[in-house]
Formats: sequence, structure tokens, C-alpha cells
Amino acid sequence: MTFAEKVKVAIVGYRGMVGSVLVNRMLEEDDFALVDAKFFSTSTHGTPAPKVGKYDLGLIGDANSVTELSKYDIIITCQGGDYTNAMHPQLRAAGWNGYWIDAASALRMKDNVSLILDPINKDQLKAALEAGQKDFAGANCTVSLMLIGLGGLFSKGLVENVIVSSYQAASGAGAANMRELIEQFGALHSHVEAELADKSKTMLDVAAKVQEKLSTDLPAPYFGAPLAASLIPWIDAKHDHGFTKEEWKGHAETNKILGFADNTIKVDSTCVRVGVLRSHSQSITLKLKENLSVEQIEQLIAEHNKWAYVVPNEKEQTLARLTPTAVSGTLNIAVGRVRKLSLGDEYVSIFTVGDQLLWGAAEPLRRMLRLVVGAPLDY
Ligand SMILES: NC(=O)C1=CN([C@@H]2O[C@H](COP(=O)(O)OP(=O)(O)OC[C@H]3O[C@@H](n4cnc5c(N)ncnc54)[C@H](OP(=O)(O)O)[C@@H]3O)[C@@H](O)[C@H]2O)C=CC1
Ligand SMILES: N[C@@H](CC(=O)OP(=O)(O)O)C(=O)O
Repeated sequence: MTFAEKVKVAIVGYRGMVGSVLVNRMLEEDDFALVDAKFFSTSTHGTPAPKVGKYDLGLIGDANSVTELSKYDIIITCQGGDYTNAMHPQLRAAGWNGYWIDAASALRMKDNVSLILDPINKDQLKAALEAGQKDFAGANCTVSLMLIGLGGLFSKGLVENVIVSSYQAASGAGAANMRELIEQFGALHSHVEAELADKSKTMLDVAAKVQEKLSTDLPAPYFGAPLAASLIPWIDAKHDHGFTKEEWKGHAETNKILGFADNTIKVDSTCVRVGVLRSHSQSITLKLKENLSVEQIEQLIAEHNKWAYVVPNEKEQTLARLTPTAVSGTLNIAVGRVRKLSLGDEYVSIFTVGDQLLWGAAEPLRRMLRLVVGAPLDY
């Protein structure tokens, strides 16, 4: 792309979960040197922006102002789908012709919007840019993590069908939900602190008191049910045929990223919220098109990109490297427990863990910014 002067970039939602991870990554990779950036918020506008390394970004802009935002070449938004639905049409109606790079799902399935996952679909993204496309959206976090983790199998066309059981962290639902989980852990512990200290109490006594708190007055305004010491097998809104929207996205977005307009690969998911703070895990059953050995599968995964790495199917390695604790805050996507299933030679079970705030959200947006401004990217 060629821009008249230093590219002006508006970052909307800089203080949310995805926005703050995006800002950190941009700082780590010195992306702020490439652009003239400004933060935007719906609630903190007019106040000084937090210092970003050596960069002073001035005052925070008003994220609800079409006039203000229209002055920018690129808008990166991590503000959420309601914001996109409200502002994107207004900006386009006002004649704004800049690049819209979005973390939300609102525009993902529109024809003139590409899903950003450049280690998998950089040719698609480059072709879209060359064709003059201006709207781009990061994909659903579980989809992005699965495709980068198993890129060696998907990109070679080896996958026929997929069944996913996800274990999704609280932070996937946003900053307020993450806070709620931590507060629930604290409330449960406080509720039984005396019993834990009293050695005459059995663990059944303690568990009964925890259960009483869980089922009566553990605050859960954001999740709608306790998540600490429990789980919630429902993420996002209701969709058709008994699926949740999160589960539907697994199928629709996987196919869109891979460029299958006819939904060639069937992806059936059960998405579950668990009491993890950060990083999503997935237990994935694949039906492959060929009878590959475990060693061949592991090699294809390890060779595809520098972020996916194979954890040997051993207890010690799994506990040390295949957990949210091991990958959180990193771009690594751990892939382990690789084994053939008794269902048949083509069936494989794989467990993968990745930080949904990085490759699942912020990192594709940051890389799309570099693609738009023509800056180099590592692979
Ligand atoms: N969380 C994740 O793992 C993923 C999220 N996404 C998508 O990214 C978008 C943004 O998600 P996410 O970052 O999780 O959303 P958050 O809820 O963390 O942040 C969104 C906005 O909420 C406002 N906000 C209100 N209270 C607070 C607070 N206490 N701390 C921080 N922000 C606050 C901020 O806007 P303001 O400054 O205007 O008040 C912020 O920009 C959504 O569309 C989501 O679906 C996609 C993939 C993964
Ligand atoms: N729904 C995911 C995170 C997310 O925001 O996904 P999406 O961008 O597809 O709505 C989760 O809660 O873990």
C-alpha cells in the first residue's frame, strides 16, 4: 500500500483484554515506529493516553465520533461487535474509505470481509488487499488456535472432518469476566478459610460449605453462573440445530479461512467455559484423508510454522508444556497427546493449547496492520 504520509492509525478499545495485549505486542515489535497512532475509547476520551514505551500518544480520542475517526487511514478496533455494528456503517456512510481491522465477529461472514490468519491464508489476504478490499476481521479464537496449531495438516488438505471439545478461559469473555472469576476464587476461599485451618474438619465438610456458597450466593453477574470450582457448557448466543454461536463459528470460520466456499470440512464443536484465566485448550478428533503415522503427523505439525510445537505424548512433558500455565503470555501453540484412535486408521486425537489473546485475537490484527502498510512479517 502507499500512503501520502505517515499512516494514521486509530486504536479503538486499547484498554480491554484484546486491546491491551495488542498494544503490548505492537510495542514489543516496534510497530508504533511505523505509524502515527492514537488511542480511542468510548469512556476515557479527553484524558491523556497511557505512556507506551517511548511514545506519547497525546489525548485519548472519542471512539463514538465519526468526524474524529474519519481522519484516520486505518482503524483497528478491539471494542466489540456492538461497537462495530454501530460505527462501521456510519463511517462508511460518511465516505470514510480507510482500512477497518476488527477483533469482533460482527462482520466476519460478509462477502467483502477477509478473516485474518496470515500464517494460514496470507495469499488470500494479499489478493484481497490488491483487489482494494478495506474490511478485515480477526477470526474466532478457537478457530485461529486450531488452524495454526494444526496448520501442517489443514494446509496440506489432509483433514476430512473435525470434532472439537474446547476448554475456554474466562478472559475469552472479556476483562470484567476475568475479574469475576478471580473474585469467585477469593470468595470461595474466604468462605471456608476457618474450616481449612481446623484440622478436625474433613474435606467433605469443606466441600459441602463450598457447594452451599456455589449454589446460593456466589456473585456471577457476567457469566450468569459460578465458574470457579465449576464450568459452563455454553458460550455465546443460541444458534440453530442445538449449536451455540461459538460452536457454529468453528465450522463457518474454519472453512472461510481455508477458502472453502462450500464448507468442505465439517467441524463439530462443543465449547465449554472453564475456570482458567487465560489460554484456550481444545481436544480435537480428526478424520484424516490418509492413514498417517503419529510420527508423520507430528512432523507435519512441527514443520508448518514456528509457533506450533509438538509435546511428546508423555506425562512429564504434558504437565510441563501442554497447559494454559505453560503457554499463557506466549505465541507458542502447544500440540500434544497425539495418538491414533480405535475408531479406525484415519482417526487421530490431538490436544492443543494456545493463548487466545495472542494468536486468538491480538496477533492477527497486528500482523494485518503490517500487511496493510507493507511492513515485513516473520514466518
Ligand atoms: N477476549 C478474548 O480472548 C477475545 C476477544 N475477541 C473479541 O475482541 C473484542 C474485544 O474483546 P475483549 O478485549 O475481551 O473485551 P473487553 O470487555 O475486555 O474490552 C472491551 C471494552 O470494554 C470497555 N471496558 C469497560 N470496563 C473495562 C475495564 N474494567 N477494563 C477494560 N476495559 C473495560 C473498554 O472500552 P472503553 O475504553 O470504551 O470503555 C474496552 O475497550 C470482542 O469483540 C471479542 O469478541 C476475539 C477473540 C478473543
Ligand atoms: N468467544 C470467545 C472469544 C471471542 O470473543 O470470540 P469471538 O471474537 O468469535 O466472539 C470466548 O469467549 O472465549
